[in-house]
Amino acid sequence: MSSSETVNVNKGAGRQDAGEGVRDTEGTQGTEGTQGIEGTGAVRLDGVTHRYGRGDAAVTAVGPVDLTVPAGEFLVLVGASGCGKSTLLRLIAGFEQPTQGAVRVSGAAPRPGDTAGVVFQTPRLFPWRTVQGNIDLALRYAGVDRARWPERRAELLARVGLEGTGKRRIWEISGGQQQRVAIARALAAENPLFLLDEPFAALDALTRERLQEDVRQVTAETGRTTVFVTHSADEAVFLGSRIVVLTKSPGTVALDLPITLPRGTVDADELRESREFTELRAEVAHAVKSAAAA
Ligand SMILES: Nc1ncnc2c1ncn2[C@@H]1O[C@H](COP(=O)(O)OP(=O)(O)OP(=O)(O)O)[C@@H](O)[C@H]1O
Repeated sequence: MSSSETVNVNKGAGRQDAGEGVRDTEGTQGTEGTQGIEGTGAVRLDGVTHRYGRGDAAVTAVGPVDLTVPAGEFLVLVGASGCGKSTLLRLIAGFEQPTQGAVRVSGAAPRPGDTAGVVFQTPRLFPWRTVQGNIDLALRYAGVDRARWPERRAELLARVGLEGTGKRRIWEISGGQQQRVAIARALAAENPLFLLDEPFAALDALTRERLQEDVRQVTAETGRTTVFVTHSADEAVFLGSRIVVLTKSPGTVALDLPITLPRGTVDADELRESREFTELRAEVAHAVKSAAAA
């Protein structure tokens, strides 16, 4: 079967350009009924603006942004450097409070370290601990009963393809493996939201592709709502069930695009080589460029 037969994209369905009304989410994951919009793991940003600093030194980093991410959706935020992607993610995690507007996760204000599992560009592990020691810390922080740690740890390491590495020190594993540990750690707390801020930017192309495939699979398996920040149109189209392109700083929504590429059932290489994938990637790259220049 050719890739164009297997990969059928309903291009343009549900698209929203900036300024239009409510998004038609036909064809994307987790969007049915109010459960998806208000349910556990759903994210809602109402008129969110964030400024850093005060007075003459104040910088408006992002906004105003109105965005609803239904439970189970994989949203990718793309935009030029400095447009406010990380700031939006930090607001959703509860690390920052919006200067204006409101952020809600599962219908409540996010609590830092509690509402979401977060993966950053660098793994931020404890280098003197073992792989297992880093995971155990996350399990302790998540309040998992100690008796369950061995089982849960094994499950997490298997999920990110790190079986058998538990006893190794962080400096004894590769950068890609360290980022896998960071992903496992973020999944340790069974919260319904998973936030990733350019997690693969520092990795080589091959490792990056492998980890993209793993993240795609892990999120499909766990069903967590995911918000993923990247510069890469390629990464965005491969991972997202929806892509939001931000304008240049202060970022607002320039394009809101559902991605209806098949999820879970298709071979990753076949998907990447398909005509639909290539066209969407070109479209997103063009939108990012236009939004940055506007
Ligand atoms: N702690 C801070 N204090 C002051 N200004 C900040 C702070 N963090 C970010 N900014 C500014 O806010 C704006 C948005 O930054 P942010 O890091 O959110 O953008 P980004 O899109 O994630 O950028 P990049 O893609 O380069 O990581 C930028 O102008 C940045 O300089």
